[in-house]
Amino acid sequence: MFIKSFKFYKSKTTEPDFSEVLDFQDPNEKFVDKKRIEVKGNESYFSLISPKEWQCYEIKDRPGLIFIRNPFTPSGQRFWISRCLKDYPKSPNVVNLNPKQFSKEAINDWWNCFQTEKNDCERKRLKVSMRWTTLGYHHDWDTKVYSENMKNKFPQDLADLTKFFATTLGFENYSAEAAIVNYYPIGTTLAGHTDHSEANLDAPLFSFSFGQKAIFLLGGQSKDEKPSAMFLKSGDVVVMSKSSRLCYHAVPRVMSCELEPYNNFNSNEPEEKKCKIVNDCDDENFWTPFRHYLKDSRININIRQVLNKGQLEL
Ligand SMILES: O=C(O)CCC(=O)C(=O)O
Ligand SMILES: [Fe+2]
Repeated sequence: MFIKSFKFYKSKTTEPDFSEVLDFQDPNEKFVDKKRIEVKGNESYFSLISPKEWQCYEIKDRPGLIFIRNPFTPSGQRFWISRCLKDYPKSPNVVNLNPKQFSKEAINDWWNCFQTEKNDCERKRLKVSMRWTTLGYHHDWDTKVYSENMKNKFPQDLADLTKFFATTLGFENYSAEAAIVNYYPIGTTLAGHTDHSEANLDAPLFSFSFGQKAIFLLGGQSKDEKPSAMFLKSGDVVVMSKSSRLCYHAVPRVMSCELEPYNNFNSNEPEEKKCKIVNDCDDENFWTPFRHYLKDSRININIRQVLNKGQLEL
């Protein structure tokens, strides 16, 4: 059932029927519950709107899956997008680019190489070849085992952002220790899988999406179950907690989205919500290369806690 849905939404020969895809821009009450979240404290966090204004949903029959409809400010989105493209793919973080096919410079600082490349064909190759960067404990795609020998410092800003979501949603003692930043040019997919390599399988998994939209499938703990399909748009946050933590999921389709909040910059955004670093992202000269990249691409940051409470290393 999972594979059947995956193929249905992936189809390139005929445009699939999207009528069963949940759209949280216009949530259907038959399938979606509006979740009231208890806001802990009055605080907001840089790059986000106040948690009091978050639109938070649960899906009927999918316990533990929490969906927050874009809680980022437009310049907040710009900030995280620029981190994912310009900074996170830098060495010592690990990227998928193969040393037999790409220079050391590209592997160490992909964005800089992509931006300075003069040859259009090579630029295009650099753009579409970048598929993932890993942060913190590096995901080993072959063995699926994390180790202390394959680990770098997790970016503090991203750890703090994730901790803010965790605390606000009532997940205490959360610690972001591993992340995969996925880059999806339109036309690419991510096959059905579960994320079970972490020593800690109780801590929720956090997912932040930016750029063009995706169809995300969330199934059960076996591939026999028919998955729910939903659109993930720029800024949307998905939390896979409790019984959805180990469920099959996939991205069968990335497609153009009518919403591009990171480009529709609102200069009336209250100054107090910004910090200096986010303000820099408002500069159109700074933003233009990111705007170009995102025209036909999606980015997803997928964050995990690896260690159990009190565990200091693997
Ligand atoms: O791109 C997404 O929304 C999901 C990514 C994912 O499942 C993963 O990185 O494990
Ligand atoms: Fe996953």
